[in-house]
Amino acid sequence: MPTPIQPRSSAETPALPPNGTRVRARSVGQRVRGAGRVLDRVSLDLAPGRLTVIAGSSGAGKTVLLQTLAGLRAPTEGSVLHDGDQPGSPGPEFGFVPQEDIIHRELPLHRTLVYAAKLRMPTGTAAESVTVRVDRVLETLGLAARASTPVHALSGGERKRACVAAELLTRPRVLFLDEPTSGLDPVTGADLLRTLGALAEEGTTVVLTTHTLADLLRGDQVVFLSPGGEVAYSGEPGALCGAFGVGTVEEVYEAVAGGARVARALPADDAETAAPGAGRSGAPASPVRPPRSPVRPRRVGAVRQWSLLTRRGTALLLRNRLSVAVLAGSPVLIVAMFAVLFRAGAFDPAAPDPGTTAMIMFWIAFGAFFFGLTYGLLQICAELPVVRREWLAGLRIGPYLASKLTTTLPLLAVADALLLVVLRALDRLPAAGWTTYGSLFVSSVLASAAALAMGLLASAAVTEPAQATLMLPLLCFPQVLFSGAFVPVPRMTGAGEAISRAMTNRWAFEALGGGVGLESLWRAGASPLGRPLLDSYGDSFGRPAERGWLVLTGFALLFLAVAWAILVRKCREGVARSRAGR
Ligand SMILES: Nc1ncnc2c1ncn2[C@@H]1O[C@H](COP(=O)(O)OP(=O)(O)OP(=O)(O)O)[C@@H](O)[C@H]1O
Repeated sequence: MPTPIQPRSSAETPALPPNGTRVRARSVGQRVRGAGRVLDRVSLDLAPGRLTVIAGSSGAGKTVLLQTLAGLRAPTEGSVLHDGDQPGSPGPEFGFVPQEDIIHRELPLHRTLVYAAKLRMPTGTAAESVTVRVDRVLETLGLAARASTPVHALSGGERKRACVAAELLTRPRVLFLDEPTSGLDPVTGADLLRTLGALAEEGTTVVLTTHTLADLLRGDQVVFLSPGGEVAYSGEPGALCGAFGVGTVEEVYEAVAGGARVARALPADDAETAAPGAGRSGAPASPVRPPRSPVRPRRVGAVRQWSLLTRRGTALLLRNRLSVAVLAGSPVLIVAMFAVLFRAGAFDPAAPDPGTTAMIMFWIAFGAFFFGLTYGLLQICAELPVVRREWLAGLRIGPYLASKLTTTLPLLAVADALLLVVLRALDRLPAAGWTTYGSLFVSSVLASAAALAMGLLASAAVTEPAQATLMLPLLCFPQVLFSGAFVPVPRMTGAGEAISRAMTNRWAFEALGGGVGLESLWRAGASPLGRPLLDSYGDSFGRPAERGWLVLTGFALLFLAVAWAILVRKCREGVARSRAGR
């Protein structure tokens, strides 16, 4: 027999809420493509200083309602107002905790929140104030003792509270949370609800969705949705069971599933009378509408965002042992394979081995490509929920993508340089001057940069890391087949030649071969194989390396531009698109 849970006593509810945002929904309908009508004539008042719990069976529309109330989805019918206005772009006064984690897992909690605070708090906030704010928020959420613990080592409940902490850094006036207690044990869940209740008591408007029965009775107001997205009940938690004439919350779910409704519709045109504090739970109206600051705090500028993100990206990368192992291990492995595969002295003009020289150039190009692609592929998809949330808080996608380049490209350059130096030391590359090696280095780095940009684009396009991993062979195969190394470009079919133009590896291979002087080595060298190879490869290596550099730079910029467009679209999904009512 389920134990009836005691509702939060009304004595715990503050009489006059000070600062929260007043949220008002009137006759809200919501249609979702593929699901039809999800919300039906929802009218609600969410008053400052109150904790509202949205419940209902699975698929009833709780998340859609939360997003609609938050202003992240425009209603297809009716209206949602925040303090009497249409919800604008979410600023520091707005907090939203989705079901996914919205903070990185690698760094210690305190450091993670310091980066989050620096990205969200207004420009000019002193470092000391940031630390004080983070300390205070950790204290509020009972996480002070876990400040130096890496986020991945926190328990599920602590991590959920850490996500709430990130939202509290800017002292939001309204906080929306999607199933914050899911997966938490009853005690941890109750703790979190108590913390959120305390936040509400300080004046914040707090709204959450839940599947946890006990949560329903721990708020100030319960909104119970029917399976069709109507409000089946909206009012005081203590009156919930009585209103349906049942003894337990479980029975309320059964009654609602059976069609019971006890909601009283709010009038659609009561803008002045119903909104301020006149929630279903009978809280007194706030006599003074909380003032809205006419001057919005200045958001963090693009350059500072880029610099912060670069620092955070580097710290995250260095903390991830697997990434560091792959970063350091790949060049070593590739050099070892070169040393085993190719004999020394292939570039010796007195006795060159033309076929091997072409293959060495190809595998350098492919190595640079592979480093770049693999580093890029997992960069974005693994942190998309964090990016989306930070975008809502003011993050710009341009600086974000630029930070990916500045975090990763120097490492790729070091890997490329090491590859060239070691191959030269092992006599797999010719004894040439700085100009030749400068050219080889630039070609390798640009090949890595273009591949990195391609990896970032693929990472932005997929929805999860597993898909990104599947993309790897798809992206690599054509780069090998159409590079012009195994089937020289003049020997390709027309279609093959056209495809090869879209392969960054072709241009890197040609720039490397041109830079190292393959054509003259084959023409003047003492190998009878040189001439036939020249006939096969045509003028592949006859053009200046700079031409290949330009093409590679163009590809890198193109891939970044497409990645930017995809990311902006993904971030706007559910915001701009639904605001336009499409
Ligand atoms: N992007 C979407 N595309 C298609 N259908 C959607 C989308 N978002 C929501 N829906 C549909 O809208 C309905 C309500 O979804 P919502 O996530 O709000 O339910 P919920 O009450 O939060 O469910 P749960 O408790 O299981 O999380 C469901 O039928 C869902 O399949």
